[in-house]
Amino acid sequence: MKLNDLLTFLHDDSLLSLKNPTISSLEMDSREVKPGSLFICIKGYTVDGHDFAQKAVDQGAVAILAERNLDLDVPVIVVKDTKRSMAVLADIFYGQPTHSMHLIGVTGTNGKTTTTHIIEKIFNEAKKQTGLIGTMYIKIGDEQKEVKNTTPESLTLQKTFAEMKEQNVSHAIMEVSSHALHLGRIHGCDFNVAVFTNLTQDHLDYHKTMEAYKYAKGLLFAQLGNKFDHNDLKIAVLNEDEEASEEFKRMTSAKILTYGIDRPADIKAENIKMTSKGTMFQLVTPVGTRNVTIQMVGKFSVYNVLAAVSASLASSVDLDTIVTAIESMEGVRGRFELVDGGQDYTVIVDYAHTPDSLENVLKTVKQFAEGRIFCIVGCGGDRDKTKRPLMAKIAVTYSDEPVFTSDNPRSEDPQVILQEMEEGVAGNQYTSIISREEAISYAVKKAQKGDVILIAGKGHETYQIIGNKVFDFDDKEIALNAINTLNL
Ligand SMILES: CC(=O)N[C@H]1[C@@H](OP(=O)(O)OP(=O)(O)OC[C@H]2O[C@@H](n3ccc(=O)[nH]c3=O)[C@H](O)[C@@H]2O)O[C@H](CO)[C@@H](O)[C@@H]1O[C@H](C)C(=O)N[C@@H](C)C(=O)N[C@H](CCC(=O)O)C(=O)O
Ligand SMILES: Nc1ncnc2c1ncn2[C@@H]1O[C@H](COP(=O)(O)OP(=O)(O)OP(=O)(O)O)[C@@H](O)[C@H]1O
Ligand SMILES: N[C@H](CCC[C@H](N)C(=O)O)C(=O)O
Ligand SMILES: [Mg+2]
Repeated sequence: MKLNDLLTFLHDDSLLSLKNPTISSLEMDSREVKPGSLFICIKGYTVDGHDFAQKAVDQGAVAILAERNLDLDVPVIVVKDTKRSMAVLADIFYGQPTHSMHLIGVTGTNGKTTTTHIIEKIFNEAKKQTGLIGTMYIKIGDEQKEVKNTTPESLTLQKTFAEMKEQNVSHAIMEVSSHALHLGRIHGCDFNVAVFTNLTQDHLDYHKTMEAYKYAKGLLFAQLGNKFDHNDLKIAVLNEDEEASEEFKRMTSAKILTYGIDRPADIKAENIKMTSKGTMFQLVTPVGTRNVTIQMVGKFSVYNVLAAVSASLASSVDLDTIVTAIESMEGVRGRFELVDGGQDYTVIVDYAHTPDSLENVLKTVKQFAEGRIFCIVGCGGDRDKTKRPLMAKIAVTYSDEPVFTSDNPRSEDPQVILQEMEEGVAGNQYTSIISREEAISYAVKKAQKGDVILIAGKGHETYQIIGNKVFDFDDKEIALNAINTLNL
């Protein structure tokens, strides 16, 4: 594509360049630049992409998009906000892929990864070709790619959607983080359905207040089309049991579909019966009622299923297909995942890393535990510090043997993170063991028949970040090793 053909979409003729090279790729990372690239300079939190412009040219960039003039031998297009322009150019360069696919975005503090996977399962049951973007990976059909962010930058997003189109994906499902909404990473994504799970405390290091955090989440609904195009219906799927949904209803002009358990809603779960193996309930929808049994446990899992069912009904999947899919869904890796090493106590690996998710998971464990509950938990470094005493308090409230340990300390001193957790539980009984591996061994050594060990916070992660080093670390594997060497 010619540079000027791209630039016309910035709607400012003065930007058109005298030299009009052919652009073979768009890049925001100099390390990815190839001959023919347009390099986009982004001022980051760590470094300034403008400082890499010369390097990009040396590697073959034929044009630069920047926020200030740079003395280079290739055309430098100066715009006010390169991130915003990048979203526009990416959308055009990759042929506006989301305009011709069914796109579902899921936002909320907890349950995004789980809900997107349930939707994927339903779409697959309906024989749709799916793509998924989220915390665990980018998945196109059965192929998985590693990711750094839950919701990538606009450039990666549009490139991914274009790859999905090439592979005949008709239905894409993605997690939309509050960071992504606030930083405009999803500008240009044409969502058909936007889903809200819930809003509780997280990420206050970034958003500072819950109001600002809620506002960021609300952007997904505010950006969901603003005209009543009856051939291109946009649907906001909202959790009626969540207060924030009232505000999100006012923020969007899209059609609203609600789900809930406690309050009247379009899609409901009634007569819920929980066992340690699964959950039974009556699924009440505008197109029929079905008795269903899902393999996932806890009230929070019912919410995730309701969110996925609502999104799928909003996507015209028939109810019987939906029911078949949710009943056969086994769960998501690292989310309430049972670790079976032949032991006579239960070991669960879960990704609870917020106060609300930890409370929900521990309450669910408490419903079924026959013996004592061990809760191994830590808090991530370089993340919301105010979560730390709250999560520790929840661990001592709902478990018999709270064990505080390290999560991903990142640049912080793990001992200090532990101290900040302990500040929430003065006077209570707990054990602190800085090494996560030792903490797991400690619980495994002490566990007896009927006990439950919940290993919270890292779920599917196969690494631990300490300082700037990434070590192999998989809670499930470590637990299995401990069970095998210590117990059997
Ligand atoms: C705070 C934040 O959002 N940071 C994101 C940001 O990093 P940054 O601002 O530090 O980038 P930077 O390193 O300063 O680089 C600036 C520019 O220089 C470029 N560069 C850099 C080095 C070089 O040699 N050459 C070069 O061109 C970079 O490609 C970039 O364009 O841009 C990066 C590239 O897109 C992101 O990967 C990175 O996410 C980091 C890893 C992160 O931890 N983000 C978290 C806070 C986040 O976004 N989390 C959410 C929610 C998670 C959830 O709850 O599920 C998420 O969506 O992941
Ligand atoms: N609907 C829910 N409400 C509260 N807690 C939940 C819910 N669904 C899942 N959880 C808990 O939150 C943890 C994380 O779930 P999941 O990965 O689906 O959420 P997420 O929103 O994608 O998280 P992240 O923002 O880190 O990507 C689970 O392991 C479970 O403990
Ligand atoms: N997406 C979340 C994941 C947290 C996972 C936890 N293990 C941690 O490292 O804090 C975040 O970046 O806040
Ligand atoms: Mg997620």
